[in-house]
Amino acid sequence: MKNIAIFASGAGSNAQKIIDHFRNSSIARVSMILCNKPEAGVLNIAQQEGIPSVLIEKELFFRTDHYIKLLQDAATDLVVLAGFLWKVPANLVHAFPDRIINIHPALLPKYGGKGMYGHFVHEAVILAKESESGITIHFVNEKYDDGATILQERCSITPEDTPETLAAKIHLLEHQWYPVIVERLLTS
Ligand SMILES: Nc1nc2c(c(=O)[nH]1)N[C@@H](CN(C=O)c1ccc(C(=O)N[C@@H](CCC(=O)O)C(=O)O)cc1)CN2
Ligand SMILES: NCC(=O)N[C@@H]1O[C@H](COP(=O)([O-])[O-])[C@@H](O)[C@H]1O
Repeated sequence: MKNIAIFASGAGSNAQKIIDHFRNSSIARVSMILCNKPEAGVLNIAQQEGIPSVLIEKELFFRTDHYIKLLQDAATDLVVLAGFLWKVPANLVHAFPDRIINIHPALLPKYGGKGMYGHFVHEAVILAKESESGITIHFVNEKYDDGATILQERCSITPEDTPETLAAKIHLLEHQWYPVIVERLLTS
């Protein structure tokens, strides 16, 4: 049984889909949810699902190995970032080489980097009058949105689309593909 640790900062819809995907699975389980925002909806999901949750303390996260030890003590096999809004520090990246992944709500390398998260991404894509957008699932390195791409999936954009309607299209792609990629990585 493989152990998945999810890092999230928001509503947690991707976390919920991954939890659902591995429910009653013999392959893997979501063993821990770590969050940096006390009001985040993902913490309610953790409670409802009976999954241990950790509220991340900023100084410990950026200045110590505290969370590396926590993840290692929990025999974590894969770290999944799902709307996590802090940069994962180098020590954590190096402690889990090729075992930290992220989902970005655009077709990297465009619309990535500092400041490009959530609604800001969809607003920029719509403002640029792009004809398509999509998702990028990638390995995490020390920089934002710079790691090797694992999967990209695309969706069309119509002139009637708004950041909100685009976000809905993107969420559908995320919910369809992130659990599949997590399982593929844990079974390859
Ligand atoms: N080392 C890495 N850490 C993280 C990555 C990564 O690729 N490498 N991906 C991000 C997720 N992400 C895009 O996919 C992303 C999230 C947040 C930001 C950002 O600009 N954050 C703000 C802070 C926002 C807040 O605290 O509310 C900032 O850094 O000023 C950019 C990209 C997760 N971590
Ligand atoms: N750059 C990172 C970023 O923007 N991540 C995005 O945050 C959302 C989290 O939704 P969720 O909390 O409902 O899973 C997702 O759309 C994810 O792609």
